[in-house]
Amino acid sequence: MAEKIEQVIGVIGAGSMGSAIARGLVASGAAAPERVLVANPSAGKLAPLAELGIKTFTSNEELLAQGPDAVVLAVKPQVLPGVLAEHTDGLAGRLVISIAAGVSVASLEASLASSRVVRAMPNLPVQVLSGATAVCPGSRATKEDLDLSLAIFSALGSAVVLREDQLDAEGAVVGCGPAYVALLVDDLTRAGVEHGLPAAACRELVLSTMRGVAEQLLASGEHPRAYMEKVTSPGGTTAAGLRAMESGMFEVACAGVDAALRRTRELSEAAGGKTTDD
Ligand SMILES: NC(=O)C1=CN([C@@H]2O[C@H](COP(=O)(O)OP(=O)(O)OC[C@H]3O[C@@H](n4cnc5c(N)ncnc54)[C@H](OP(=O)(O)O)[C@@H]3O)[C@@H](O)[C@H]2O)C=CC1
Ligand SMILES: O=C(O)[C@@H]1CCC=N1
Repeated sequence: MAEKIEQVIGVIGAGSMGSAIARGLVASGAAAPERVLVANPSAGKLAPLAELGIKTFTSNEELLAQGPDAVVLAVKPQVLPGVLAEHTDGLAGRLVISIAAGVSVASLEASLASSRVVRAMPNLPVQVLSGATAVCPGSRATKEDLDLSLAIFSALGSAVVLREDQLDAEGAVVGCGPAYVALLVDDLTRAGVEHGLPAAACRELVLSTMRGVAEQLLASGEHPRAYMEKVTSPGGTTAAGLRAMESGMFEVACAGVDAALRRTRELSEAAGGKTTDD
């Protein structure tokens, strides 16, 4: 059972992540729907949230006028500087949780001199309460701010505290991770189809396999290599499959994460470029 959150949580931006966070907070039972406020310029994205009892606004000012205790900024990094500049006063005195890729605590704190900042990097499965989030408190954040941030993201899956210099890498692995995993699902399915399996059935079985592996590894804490050994009979089929796959897999994973990290740094520069060292 998720820890009960009594504070009022505002979410600015009702795209993939803002909607997922708002839905997840309500679905987990952590927050009563009337304590979750969401603002987005286009009303179409708000209607399904309003149906859940969440309070919705097409103007950020109106949301901020409700006096939320914490505000999650869930807009694109390219849009964020404009939102910070426009709502510096409305965000003053509040806990501001930014999930924008690559936007540093220093940059957020420089724009929001009177807010307490926490930076977080979640992933999309927060919507189904199986998300994974790293949080990092800013220099003005209190213990209560970190506790509230952890309560929010723990209600939505796993949440850990990381140092800020680890957050971009966590984003490149975990924030982007659902897309990498979906790619693997699709590639394995296509490989099955090449050998005559029906696509829909193959995809369902691949997905079920992934869920099963994740559940077993999470429950046991076992190292993935030890788990692999249990599947691999000496001289059997898995050994042959792994031998063919393994040579390229780590290089592909590193290339993907490196590219995501390079792009994170580009977005960081475009959003003001301040790092913790500036
Ligand atoms: N997608 C993901 O898996 C992850 C994303 N992130 C981060 O989350 C943030 C949001 O990403 P994502 O949800 O994918 O993006 P989306 O484009 O799906 O959502 C952004 C939302 O912000 C709204 N918006 C635009 N301008 C404003 C404004 N001035 N005020 C309020 N809302 C506004 C958009 O509205 P409209 O389209 O109606 O104009 C849109 O609904 C990004 O910073 C990203 O780096 C972090 C981890 C994972
Ligand atoms: O693609 C992006 O930029 C965002 C950040 C992490 C996942 N999605």
